[in-house]
Amino acid sequence: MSAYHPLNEAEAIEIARTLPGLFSPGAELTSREIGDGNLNLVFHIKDASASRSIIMKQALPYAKVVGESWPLTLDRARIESEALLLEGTLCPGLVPHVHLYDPEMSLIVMEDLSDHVIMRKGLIEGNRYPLFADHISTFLANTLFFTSDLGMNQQEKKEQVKRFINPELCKITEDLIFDDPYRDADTNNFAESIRDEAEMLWHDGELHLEIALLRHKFLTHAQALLHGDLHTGSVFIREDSTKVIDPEFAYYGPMGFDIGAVIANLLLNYAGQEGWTRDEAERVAYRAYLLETVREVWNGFETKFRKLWDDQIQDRMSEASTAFQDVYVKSVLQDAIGFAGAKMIRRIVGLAHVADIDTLTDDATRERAQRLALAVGKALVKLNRRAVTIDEVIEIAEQQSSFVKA
Ligand SMILES: Nc1ncnc2c1ncn2[C@@H]1O[C@H](COP(=O)(O)OP(=O)(O)O)[C@@H](O)[C@H]1O
Ligand SMILES: CSC[C@H]1O[C@H](OP(=O)(O)O)[C@H](O)[C@@H]1O
Repeated sequence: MSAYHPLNEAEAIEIARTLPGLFSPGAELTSREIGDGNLNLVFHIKDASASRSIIMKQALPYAKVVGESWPLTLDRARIESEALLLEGTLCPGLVPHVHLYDPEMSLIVMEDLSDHVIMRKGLIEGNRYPLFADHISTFLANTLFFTSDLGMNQQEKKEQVKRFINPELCKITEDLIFDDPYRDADTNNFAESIRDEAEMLWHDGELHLEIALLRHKFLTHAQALLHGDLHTGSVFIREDSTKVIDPEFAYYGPMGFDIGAVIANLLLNYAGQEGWTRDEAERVAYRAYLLETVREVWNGFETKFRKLWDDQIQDRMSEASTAFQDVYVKSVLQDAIGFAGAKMIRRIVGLAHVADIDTLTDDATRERAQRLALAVGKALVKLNRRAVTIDEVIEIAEQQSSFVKA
């Protein structure tokens, strides 16, 4: 019989004591469950006297946000630990160190990053992170290039695709991002004040075509190993350091999905800024910072990805045609823009929202932020296959925010 069961705080301490090389015997350990995500338990285990601490993340056999009625594979803990290890070799310093993965308890023991803050929180507080665009574009370029047919042996890639088949977590994305927001689904979650917007989503044929194409790409395009859920709640940050966490949605999919996730979450924060900034001047400046970050993320990715292609390509035909690189990069940009739009829309009308908008306390401000996020999201989805530069994303955000005025 399996020993698996969800841990309590005391049991987490007992397990921590058995881990080699982490705490001294007899150390006085404290344990606190700090999970604020939708799916898992996260224990913070600390030996205050020795200034030592670890994180123990345990998968539950169901989605925590809904409860036991939504069963969910424990295999996601394996996928998350294997993805973290691989990302750690491709991007040293940009993910937490994994001390141990225990398959029996579906448990990952990892580096404690409590000296960083979750980026979503940092952005809500109005902080700026000068190195973020450089760090995240390195993460994107390295993970996406070196796990694709461009950057690795193509037979080994197929073996890697097998290891990262992740059907249950992919289904969450397929439903919550690429289906439910476009019909009157039970999982949808939106305020009555924006029902008109939700109903427009259900009847917009142009949007449905683009979402169907993006969904099809998500289902079929095994281009690279994705993080799979790269929102600002999956990034721990300081001014001088960036760490990507929580790759349990990792699977082989279209590169633009991860890049789009970063862009979408910067733009969701942009949409909430009327509520977070004190006055117009501060809002204009912070929004400009967010848009400049969007631009730098894409430009950094493109430059680094092209350099990896030029220097380290593994595929003879991709090397033989210089025009192929341009076509490839353009299609990644277009995908990123489409996926960014879809990810913005789902965070307003779908099951899982973002604090950048949901925690705005004034009803009218929150509603304007929701309408702005939807307007930008829809425009990005409708633009995606025609897009040529990242500047078009910036223009859409600026234009839509000038329409939705306080
Ligand atoms: N390595 C870590 N160091 C410190 N805190 C962490 C770490 N990993 C997760 N956490 C905390 O736990 C929360 C939930 O973690 P996350 O991996 O996002 O869980 P979920 O998969 O349930 O979304 C994070 O928002 C953060 O507060
Ligand atoms: C039922 S899972 C909903 C949602 O939660 C995941 O995010 P996280 O756990 O990192 O907050 C993911 O985005 C899923 O789509």
